[in-house]
Amino acid sequence: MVGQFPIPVVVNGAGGKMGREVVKAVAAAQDMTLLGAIDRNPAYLNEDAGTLAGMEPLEIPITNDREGMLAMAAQEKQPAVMVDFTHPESVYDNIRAAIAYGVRPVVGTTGLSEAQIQDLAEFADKASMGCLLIPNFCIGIVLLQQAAIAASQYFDHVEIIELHHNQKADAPSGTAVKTAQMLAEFGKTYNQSQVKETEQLPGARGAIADEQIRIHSVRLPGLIAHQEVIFGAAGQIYTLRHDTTDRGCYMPGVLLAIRQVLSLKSLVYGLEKIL
Ligand SMILES: NC(=O)C1=CN([C@@H]2O[C@H](COP(=O)(O)OP(=O)(O)OC[C@H]3O[C@@H](n4cnc5c(N)ncnc54)[C@H](OP(=O)(O)O)[C@@H]3O)[C@@H](O)[C@H]2O)C=CC1
Ligand SMILES: O=C(O)C1=N[C@H](C(=O)O)C[C@H](O)C1
Repeated sequence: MVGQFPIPVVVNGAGGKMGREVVKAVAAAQDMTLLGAIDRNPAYLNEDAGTLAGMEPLEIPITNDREGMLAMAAQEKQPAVMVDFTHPESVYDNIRAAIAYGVRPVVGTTGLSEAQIQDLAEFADKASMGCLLIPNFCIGIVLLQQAAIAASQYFDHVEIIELHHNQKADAPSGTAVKTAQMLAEFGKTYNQSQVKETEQLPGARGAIADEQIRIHSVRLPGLIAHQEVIFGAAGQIYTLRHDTTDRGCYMPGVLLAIRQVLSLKSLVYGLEKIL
């Protein structure tokens, strides 16, 4: 706990799949207090955030008034945090609004472009405010990425397959994009073409991310979130795979980020940077 007061937390997207998990996790954390819950979906307006999350009522009605909620959070004695699990189309505005009110953003929403991330980094810098962008809060993904970086020293060919539920708005996943960026950081160009390839169906070979790394996105009901990084070399295949079986796996990372963002003065991108 910072000082004697719990950290005030606002959850944006509180009615969604991730938002409900965050409501439960924050309500159970000794060093945090759930200050408010925002969601734009009219089905959740004025619903109690606790009841919606499957717990006892918390007397926190869901509002769609982001500005009003941020203004209230800005009045708290302790610096407040806004956790955002909303939508790729709205997350950029949400982050700018939170920073403008002095509320620290902890962002799980994916789909921000590189230009948007750069712009947000400059905005956070000017305000000397911490802001955490975490495409994946799960420790297993950090371990997979570390193993992939180790393997990349020895393999010159790699492709990524990410598989998600079919309610997901963005493709490729933020996790796959970040994984490709991490593999590209060492300046190596992968996947030198062996033959002249033709796509008989456009998109058959996937999307090309940093340093020619291909990402393939699968969307099916029944999936939650899964990722494979497949390395190939003469006579061998090395496959790394991570499977999410319950969204609760993200919560230790979310709570850690809420605590860490208070001591930051700039934007940080990736869970691995705060572990
Ligand atoms: N970083 C990580 O570890 C993880 C990240 N994610 C990401 O988090 C995001 C949310 O995922 P998920 O919970 O599955 O999505 P859901 O669609 O289940 O929930 C999102 C909720 O936010 C609401 N919403 C959308 N836009 C706004 C807005 N501008 N203001 C307030 N509320 C809004 C939605 O309303 P409506 O229904 O009307 O759209 C919905 O109720 C996605 O980008 C996903 O990729 C998901 C899992 C883990
Ligand atoms: O939409 C999801 O579900 C997920 N989104 C994040 C992403 O785009 O990487 C994290 C995780 O894969 C679940």
